[in-house]
Amino acid sequence: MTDPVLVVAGAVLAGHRMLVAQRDYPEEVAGLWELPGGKVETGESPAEALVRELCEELDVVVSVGAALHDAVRPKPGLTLIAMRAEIVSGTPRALEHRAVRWVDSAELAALVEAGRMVPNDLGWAQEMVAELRTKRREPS
Ligand SMILES: Nc1nc2c([nH]c(=O)n2[C@H]2C[C@H](O)[C@@H](COP(=O)(O)OP(=O)(O)OP(=O)(O)O)O2)c(=O)[nH]1
Repeated sequence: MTDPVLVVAGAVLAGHRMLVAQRDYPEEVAGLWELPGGKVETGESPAEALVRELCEELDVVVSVGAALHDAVRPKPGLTLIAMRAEIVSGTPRALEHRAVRWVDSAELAALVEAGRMVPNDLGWAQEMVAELRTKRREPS
């Protein structure tokens, strides 16, 4: 039996916007948008893995905050979690993705509506649409 895989994705936040990244592979999700991240390696905490992955994928250093509400289990042996994060240094660039972009609540909702988010991330996207909408109303 193969070992269970844990993937951690980052809800990278700046003010009332969140970063989304456009997958380049595999074919069934290429062109769709996700929360950047990757597999937690042996001996790493999810937060440590997220810091490493976002450095490798986006060339940024992040601080990691609270997890989003739901874990996603697309198939036996694969669990996806997402954690909020903020950039401490660097400007995100797409080193392993096709593109990256910042979205506010309306833009994220539009990606969901158009079927342009990866299916596994739909719950997180809904949670973040609501959260970004709240932030929009806060004074910056
Ligand atoms: N990073 C990331 N992976 C996701 C998301 N949603 C989702 O279903 N996945 C899946 C796709 C993959 O099966 C797995 C993680 O793939 P990955 O390609 O990002 O991870 P990685 O960099 O560690 O792995 P690798 O491709 O270098 O082997 O989780 C998401 O929002 N972010």
